[in-house]
Amino acid sequence: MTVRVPSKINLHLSVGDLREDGFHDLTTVFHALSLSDEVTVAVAEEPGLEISGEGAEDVPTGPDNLAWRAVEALAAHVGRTDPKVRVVVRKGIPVAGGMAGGSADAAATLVALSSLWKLDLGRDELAEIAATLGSDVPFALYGGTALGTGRGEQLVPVLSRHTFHWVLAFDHEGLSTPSVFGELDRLRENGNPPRVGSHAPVVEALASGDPRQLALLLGNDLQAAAVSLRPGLRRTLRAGVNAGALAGTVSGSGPTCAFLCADAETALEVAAELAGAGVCRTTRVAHGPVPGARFVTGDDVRPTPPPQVHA
Ligand SMILES: C[C@@](CO)(OP(=O)(O)O)[C@H](O)COP(=O)(O)OP(=O)(O)OC[C@H]1O[C@@H](n2ccc(N)nc2=O)[C@H](O)[C@@H]1O
Ligand SMILES: Nc1ncnc2c1ncn2[C@@H]1O[C@H](COP(=O)(O)OP(=O)(O)O)[C@@H](O)[C@H]1O
Repeated sequence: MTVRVPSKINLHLSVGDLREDGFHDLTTVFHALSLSDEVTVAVAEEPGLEISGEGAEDVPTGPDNLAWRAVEALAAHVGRTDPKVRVVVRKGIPVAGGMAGGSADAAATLVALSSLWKLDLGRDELAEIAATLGSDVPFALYGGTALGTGRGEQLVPVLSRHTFHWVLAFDHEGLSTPSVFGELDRLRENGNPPRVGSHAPVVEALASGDPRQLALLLGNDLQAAAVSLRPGLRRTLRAGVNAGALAGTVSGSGPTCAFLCADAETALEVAAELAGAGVCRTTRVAHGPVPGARFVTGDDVRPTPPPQVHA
């Protein structure tokens, strides 16, 4: 039972004020990318979790792992105790990179395990369990392009007419999501960092399918905070545009930078040039939107791809 699950970037991320529950209200346009993880679940006498691939050494393999938390949440939902399953995660999504890799693994585990256990749960019921695991987990179930509100867990699909081509620049080290939100609160207490406007123009650009129009509108309130904690990102963002991308943005809480390109060929060129510019650890090309967590058949299951280009 193997499920492939996409990463995400935020084409638009507007962050409201800090709420009493420690979260911020968001308005965000999520966009699912082909850069993905794969999760396999199987019945096993020895329950546990194995991780390989991109950044695997930085991922906890115990009860804190989001995929394992998904096992426990689904088991609790249907009243099972002591789930005897083994979860194998092959990572392609950078860890703590602002691309929701842990959330993706949790979503994939919910889909795979509900099938393994022959539970008749629809995506909407899984999404309710998903939201208890993290703000980004429901989106990984649905994929595509979607407007997220609340903590990011309330989703409405957004029409997107075009396949967009992206270059992703991975940094040497991840950034913790709570610390980036905390840095934004600090910047706002001490000044007035720019805020992205309404999401409406982004939704219109997606419907038109013109990457040049979309490029002008990418915006992320967390970018100033991510750059404040990781000043080198400013150079990375500049280098991507100098290499020929239409525009660049920090993905979610960073530090991965996402560059929108005019077409697939340009994306390959930008990825190679950026990798050689010494401003990131490595680069990948990806396209979006792609569907959310979905089963892959035996022949289609692939090992985590090797890096395409190295800095
Ligand atoms: C910033 C975003 C943008 O899509 O993505 P990433 O950069 O992490 O991928 C998300 O909002 C992250 O979602 P996720 O990573 O699931 O966060 P959660 O586990 O729910 O929350 C982790 C912590 O982030 C902060 N948090 C998260 C979401 C939110 N709306 N407001 C917050 O302040 C809180 O400090 C919370 O304790
Ligand atoms: N299956 C998992 N994959 C990646 N990270 C995980 C996983 N489970 C727990 N984590 C923890 O979640 C943190 C956030 O990881 P991730 O979801 O990759 O990034 P982000 O929140 O920036 O999108 C990591 O630092 C890691 O310790």
